[in-house]
Amino acid sequence: MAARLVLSLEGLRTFLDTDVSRTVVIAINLGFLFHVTILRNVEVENFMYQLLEVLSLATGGLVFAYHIVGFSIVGALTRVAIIVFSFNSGLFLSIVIYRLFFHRLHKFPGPKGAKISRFYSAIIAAKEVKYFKEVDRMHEKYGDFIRTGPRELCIVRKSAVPLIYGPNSECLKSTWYMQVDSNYKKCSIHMTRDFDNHKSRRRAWDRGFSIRALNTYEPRIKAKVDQFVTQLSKSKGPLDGTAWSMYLAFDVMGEVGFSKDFGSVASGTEHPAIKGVHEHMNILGIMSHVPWLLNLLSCIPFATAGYTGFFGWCASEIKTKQKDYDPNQYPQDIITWLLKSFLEKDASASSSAEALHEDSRVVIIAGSETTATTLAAILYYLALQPAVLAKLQSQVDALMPIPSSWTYEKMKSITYIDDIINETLRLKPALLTGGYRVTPPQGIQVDEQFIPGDTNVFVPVQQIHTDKRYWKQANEFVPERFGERREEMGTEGAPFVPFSLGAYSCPGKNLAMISLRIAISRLAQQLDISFAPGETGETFDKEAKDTFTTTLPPVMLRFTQR
Ligand code: HEM
Repeated sequence: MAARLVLSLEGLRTFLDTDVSRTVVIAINLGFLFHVTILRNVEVENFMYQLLEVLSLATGGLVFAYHIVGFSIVGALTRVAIIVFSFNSGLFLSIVIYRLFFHRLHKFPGPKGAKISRFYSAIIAAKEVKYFKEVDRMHEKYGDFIRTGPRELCIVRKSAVPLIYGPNSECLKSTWYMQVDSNYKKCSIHMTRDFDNHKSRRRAWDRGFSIRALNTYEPRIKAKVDQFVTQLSKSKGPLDGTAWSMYLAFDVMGEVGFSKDFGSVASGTEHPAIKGVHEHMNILGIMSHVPWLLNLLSCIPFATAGYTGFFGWCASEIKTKQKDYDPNQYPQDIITWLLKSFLEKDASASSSAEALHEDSRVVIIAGSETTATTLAAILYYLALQPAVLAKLQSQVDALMPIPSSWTYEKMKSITYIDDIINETLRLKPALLTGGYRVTPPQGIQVDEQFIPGDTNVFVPVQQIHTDKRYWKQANEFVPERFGERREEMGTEGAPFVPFSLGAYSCPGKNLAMISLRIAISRLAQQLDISFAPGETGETFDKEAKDTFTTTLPPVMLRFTQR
């Protein structure tokens, strides 16, 4: 009856030309209904663009309908604005009531704002871009199970680590990974949420990090490190350890990832393509808390202008590599391994050309930022604790008394090098909070606490690495806890996940370890490292930013020839 009435112009006029207060009540109820029946039951990230299209069409349609039944344009716009406002008020009210009182996580403690909206995390992350510190504060106030988002829990328990990240975990990647594209066929390996797609693509990556492949990278890394050490030893004054670690890590990834020389170490400057990416790390650190919004923003051309240079560089490199690809030659870099799968249409190939391009960017970003911050932190600790540097130097000297006696095999037998790397990764992990997962439908049991299914969960890496319940002298730099003092300090059972675990763990771990081992052994062999006059290291220690991968402030160091 109502439909027939609406279908005639007269009927439409009667339907629309009702009293404003009645229209408001109907719109509020529709908002409620929309949330309860549709929005509450779907992952909005999957339908965002369709939802926006429907809402824009409905709004435009309403303006048109009001106009044809006799409202002026201004009158129609005003009426529709009232309807949109009322609809959204109903919608938001329903969301707030549901999330606070009826949601499956409503009993978990946490800030009220976080229970209502993901924008809360973005706002507190924006304060200083130190979300990991905010998590610290929440942990102190609310305990080990904190509701950090409407459907997100932060869990500061050692027993949660294998359950969420372990090889047998049933947890998958959460909605956090939908910030680039909801279609997994267009995503990088890092952002794909499809378990099977991820599993098959990982094979192509793992081939690029096989022992044989790593052996082809090692001499090129050594050559880059030697250039790095020469540059540091030639410097007349203090150098910024953070910037120089970045130059080395980028050059190494250029070489190993693309067989390209970025020339950062030679010039002592950042490659222009990567500069834009660095300038936008803070925005990423904040906006990644609202993945659907980041996804939307990435569609606005000027919003991604900072990345244009970097995207362009990767795209042109892929094009060149594709042209020069020789199926009979053993691949010399990671991109050629990925390209090989792609061109040979192997099951492990990136799912589309877009995905291949995304993967090429991941090589640089995931491979260099992380290694660079770890190397910078190692330099900081060696300057801060001269006894550690002296011990390292004496072990290196005993085995390789002159620089030309250095070999990777000999160096590898100095386990103290790995102890230093591990202890640095414990205190200053390259990912401070990250690793967002979603629980399986049946939920998981973490100690006394049941975590319902379809809950986004994470264990904050920095917190769990410095938790006094699991680590002795938790905040002190003691590399020996990974070596001769392992038993005494209880390292074996303590949660240590700098490279994550299981299916989604870091495929580049061995490459990173090789680069770091070569860098610190060659540095220790040839140079002394100390803080520059006036540098205490305090800013470096306290002002790290949580931009998914860590962003470290400068640390001024003096490198002198031994
Ligand atoms: C010290 C150095 C490094 C650290 C601490 C590190 C740490 C991590 C962590 C914690 C993850 C998991 C991220 C998540 O759960 O979202 C990850 C993933 C990843 N890392 Fe690394 N990484 C390092 C170096 C490298 C290098 C050298 C590469 C080489 C390209 C690399 C490539 C990747 C890729 C491709 C992923 C995504 C893996 C997947 O989703 O299957 N990383 N890394």
